[in-house]
Amino acid sequence: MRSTKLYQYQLPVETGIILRQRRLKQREGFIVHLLDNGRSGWGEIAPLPEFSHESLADVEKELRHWLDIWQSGQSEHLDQYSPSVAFGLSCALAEIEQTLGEKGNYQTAPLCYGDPDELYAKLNQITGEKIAKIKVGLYEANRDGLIADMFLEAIPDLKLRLDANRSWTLEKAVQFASKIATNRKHRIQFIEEPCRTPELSRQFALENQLSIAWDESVREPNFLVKKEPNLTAIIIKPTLTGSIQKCINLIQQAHQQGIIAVISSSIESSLGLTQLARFAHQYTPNTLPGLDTLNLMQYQLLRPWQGSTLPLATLDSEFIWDI
Ligand SMILES: O=C(O)CCC(=O)C1=CC=C[C@@H](O)[C@@H]1C(=O)O
Ligand SMILES: [Mg+2]
Repeated sequence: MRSTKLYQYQLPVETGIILRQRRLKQREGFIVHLLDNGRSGWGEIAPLPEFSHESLADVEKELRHWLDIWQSGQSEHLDQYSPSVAFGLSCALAEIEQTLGEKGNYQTAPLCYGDPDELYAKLNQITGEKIAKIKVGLYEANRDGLIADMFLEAIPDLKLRLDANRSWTLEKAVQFASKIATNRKHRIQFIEEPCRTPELSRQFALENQLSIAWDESVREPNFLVKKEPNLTAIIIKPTLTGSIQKCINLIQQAHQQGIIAVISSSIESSLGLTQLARFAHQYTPNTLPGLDTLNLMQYQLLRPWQGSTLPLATLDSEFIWDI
């Protein structure tokens, strides 16, 4: 016997500089609960405005369609659906099938907003590899370079991930690079999409001996994971990519070529984020995931993130209702 429940949620969020164009005030999405012969699975489906192509209305339609089919005992290939739908449903199914391990990787690369003291405090809580992520490309490229180099100089075992979201011209990117001491460049694990086009990013990386990672590129049609000089990682945001299986394929293609795969947040609630931490633990066990986004919210949803003190909103809270 199969049964399903569909909920909608809305949580206050302060996305700050994480989303460049739009400061989201509310994070909205759906929660599905699947029951199959006493086994239960939950999934979060939350398209990210400005990043996802599907709207909440599209998602609701797709979900209702899939839930009907599943309840009648049939199944359909998930990647025919929008990425957020495919990811959330595949999580719920993986919980039912018990293929998503319980253990999660809750040590994630802390996001730094430019305040060194805050980063020092966060890094002090880390026991393993010290890796932090800084957004760049929002202010002067020179300033970004000085700040990154200052962190690297001050914390000798620190590695940095930087994210420019394709915002630099080649000239700006070179200005940034000129501020990084040559003997510290290798401690920049990667810069995500430094320049306006992948072609310029490649040229920049090569000419300035810096490593890069693809993030936006991974979600472009016809993207292929391919080893190239100076490319150290691909960033996988499952809510923007698709089913767990689709993400596993990308991870395997990356690992086969010696490329790091970083599982990263699309600002899901703690429900989706804890599933991402479990997914990361299982499939990218040697890599710190990019999941430091829970604190953009004032509440957790249904499931607690290990170590978080944020209050937990449950099914009877004002933030979640059934539809
Ligand atoms: O990757 C991480 O460490 C955290 C997530 C993160 O940085 C992002 C999440 C969602 C939207 C983005 O602007 C941003 C990114 O560009 O990677
Ligand atoms: Mg990015």
